[in-house]
Amino acid sequence: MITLKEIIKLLKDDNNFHEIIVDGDYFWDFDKSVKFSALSYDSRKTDKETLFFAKGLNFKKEFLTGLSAPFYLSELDYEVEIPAIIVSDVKKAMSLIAQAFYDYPQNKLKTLALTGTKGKTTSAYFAKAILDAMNGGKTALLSTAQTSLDGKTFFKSELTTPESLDLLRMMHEAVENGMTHLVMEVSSQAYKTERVYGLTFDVGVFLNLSPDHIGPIEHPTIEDYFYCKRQLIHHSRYFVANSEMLHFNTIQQEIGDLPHAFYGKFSDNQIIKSDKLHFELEGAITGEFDIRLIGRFNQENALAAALATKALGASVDNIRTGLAKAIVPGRMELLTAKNGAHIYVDYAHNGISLENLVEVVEAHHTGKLVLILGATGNKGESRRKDFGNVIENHPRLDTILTTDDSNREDPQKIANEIASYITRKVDFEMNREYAIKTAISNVSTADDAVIIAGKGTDKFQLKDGKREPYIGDTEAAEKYL
Ligand SMILES: CC(=O)N[C@H]1[C@@H](OP(=O)(O)OP(=O)(O)OC[C@H]2O[C@@H](n3ccc(=O)[nH]c3=O)[C@H](O)[C@@H]2O)O[C@H](CO)[C@@H](O)[C@@H]1O[C@H](C)C(=O)N[C@@H](C)C(=O)N[C@H](CCC(=O)O)C(=O)O
Ligand SMILES: Nc1ncnc2c1ncn2[C@@H]1O[C@H](COP(=O)(O)OP(=O)(O)OP(=O)(O)O)[C@@H](O)[C@H]1O
Repeated sequence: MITLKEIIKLLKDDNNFHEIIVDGDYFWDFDKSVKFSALSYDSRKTDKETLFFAKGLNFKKEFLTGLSAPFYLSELDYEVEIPAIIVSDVKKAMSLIAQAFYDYPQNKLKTLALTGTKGKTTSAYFAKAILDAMNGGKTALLSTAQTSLDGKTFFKSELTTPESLDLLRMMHEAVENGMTHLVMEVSSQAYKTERVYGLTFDVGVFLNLSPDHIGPIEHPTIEDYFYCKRQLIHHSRYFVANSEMLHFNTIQQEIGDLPHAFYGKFSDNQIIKSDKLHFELEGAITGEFDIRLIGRFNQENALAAALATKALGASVDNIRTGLAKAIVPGRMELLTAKNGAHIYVDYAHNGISLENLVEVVEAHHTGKLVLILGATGNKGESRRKDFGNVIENHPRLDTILTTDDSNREDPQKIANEIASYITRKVDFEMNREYAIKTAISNVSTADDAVIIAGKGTDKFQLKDGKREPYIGDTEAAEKYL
């Protein structure tokens, strides 16, 4: 429940209030005792007690026709009969109003937020496992892959970082469920679109940076992408950053006096020994640790999660127990075919993650390597060239180009674009399940491997703006083992 009076105060304090318009009259103060028992940004989900937020590029005036909500809040006066609260920035307003509506759940949770181009989800699962070992399973999780508001049941997430109304509702639900900690991913888009406006996290983590998410609906330039991500520094009480990342100097300057821990080559916290599933740390955390995911980059993710959770009170024992248990859906999932060949299902869907994935698998398999890969449509267009270059630079790969969320584009055209950067022969099979079947039938010994990259645990293919059911990479692979 929130009153209109409280809302006006919140907006005025944030310099975000224009006026209230009722029947064409403008009000700077409006003292009628209006209360809202629900918040919504979807006109189809409103009732007589809902405050409706009119926002977004695709918002249309007709969504207000017949709306039962008593007020709408917007940057634009749509000149309709429904009273309006006009603001400078609707997304900032959404976040602040939601915080008050849900009684500031962020103050009732210890929060850990992760950003970076790659490894957010993996590190988030690692951090949850460590915190669970410390607090007895009371860690909520908001990740790209899945969300858990009770620490033990999971559902598929819509976005990496939810819209503020959803985020605050979920944080509130986590508190109601007795959670003491929240681990969440904060995307660059979250800062760009003010989904986390006004929130300060107990610990923030910056894992790495590489060019990605640049395109018409994401960021115009890498400068914008990096700037948005760096906002996490200014909204964290403690910061963990990778000293080996691109533009680390900027991060270091921006952190200034904020309490922090750095990890990697140019810092005190390092991986000093690294085997397949075992590594040794030196620095603020010392000792030997096991994880279930191969690849040095996953050990770096583990180190970041360890430093971040240590700042929240986790002991070395909690860290060791948590890391040894953590599994991450669709990240480096390993299946073994009847003939012994290994099938890796991994969410790698940009250049840097594909490069890492291929390097790791190459290091462990001397035989035949088959890669199955596609690239998304209407999003991350630059990945096509990056993928082509990775494949070109790894001549051992036999590649089958396929569909991956082609959306409104033709998957074959996307595949052709990837192939245009490769000088040797590649195969094409736009039916992803069939591509997986073909790849598995092409490997025959334990020295061989199939890499299925891009979709991880996704059970859908994005087609013409809609999610169409898809069997899932792991399930498809299991069918043909
Ligand atoms: C730029 C951005 O923040 N986009 C998100 C945002 O869209 P928007 O605010 O522009 O809204 P819109 O899609 O134009 O729709 C207009 C509004 O009309 C409403 N509506 C619609 C129909 C109707 O009858 N009545 C009505 O009221 C809708 O509920 C919506 O509020 O709000 C929508 C939900 O309301 C999201 O689905 C959408 O995510 C877009 C599609 C998306 O996929 N974004 C990606 C790029 C993203 O954010 N990715 C990052 C991950 C990046 C990373 O991995 O680093 C993420 O955090 O997920
Ligand atoms: N630290 C890392 N550096 C480079 N690549 C990584 C790293 N961690 C994971 N990866 C690769 O990136 C893929 C995606 O990992 P993960 O889902 O943890 O990252 P993410 O940041 O959440 O990605 P996205 O933003 O695309 O959802 C993994 O499947 C793996 O191949």
